[in-house]
Amino acid sequence: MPTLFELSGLRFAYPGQAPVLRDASLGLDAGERIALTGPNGSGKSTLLHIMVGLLRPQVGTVVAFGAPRRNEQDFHEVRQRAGLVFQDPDDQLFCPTVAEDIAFGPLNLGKSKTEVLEVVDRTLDRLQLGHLRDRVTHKLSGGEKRLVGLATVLAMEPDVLLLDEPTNALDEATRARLVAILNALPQALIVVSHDAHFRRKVTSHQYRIRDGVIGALEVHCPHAE
Ligand SMILES: Nc1ncnc2c1ncn2[C@@H]1O[C@H](COP(=O)(O)OP(=O)(O)OP(=O)(O)O)[C@@H](O)[C@H]1O
Repeated sequence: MPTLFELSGLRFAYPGQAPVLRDASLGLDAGERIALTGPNGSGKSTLLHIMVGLLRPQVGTVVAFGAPRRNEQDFHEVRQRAGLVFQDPDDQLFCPTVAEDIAFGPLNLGKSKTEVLEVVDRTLDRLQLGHLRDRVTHKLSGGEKRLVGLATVLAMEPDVLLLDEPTNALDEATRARLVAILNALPQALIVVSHDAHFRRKVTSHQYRIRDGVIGALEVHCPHAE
């Protein structure tokens, strides 16, 4: 099974601060679905940002899709194949309407206008969001924005999905819908989530970051964190 990501010995500190990641390693194989949890501020979002090159580790290596990734050009390619759904949807959505936000990525990939319109409608249908198509993005509710954020990433048809707290602001029914949507997708994924129930529903391996190091999460009971 090909390895999609191999993160080895990552050390990362924000300027003037103690390291968030000290010696973090994690692998993701094709088709694999893994969850990452850990205390607030333990570096989960930081790790996802390093994977797509929004942050660079001071020590350690990121190998993605078979090649070491170091500079902006390397990560530009990674971002076309690994889609990050941000923890805060306002970091993801910047166009006037939902349809334009979803169209932005595929247009950037060079697809024709006709192809893009098809992708927009197909993606909205898949997420049962057709009713939001022409809505003004910044006026959506928190939960609606989160699903539209996922739609903008799915429209790029990435090989890997990186989801940062995807259940935040979702009601119970929408969370269940998200579980069904994710379980019907073919992509490998890494989900950062504090929601143990959700993690169990959508992933098969669970890891935890603590003190800058990633280890297997031992789940002793259904409500274990
Ligand atoms: N741009 C930044 N500059 C300085 N410090 C930052 C920056 N971004 C994050 N941090 C700090 O780095 C630490 C790790 O943040 P990160 O967002 O990766 O944690 P997290 O595990 O995702 O947390 P949460 O569970 O609360 O979402 C935190 O202490 C945070 O305050």
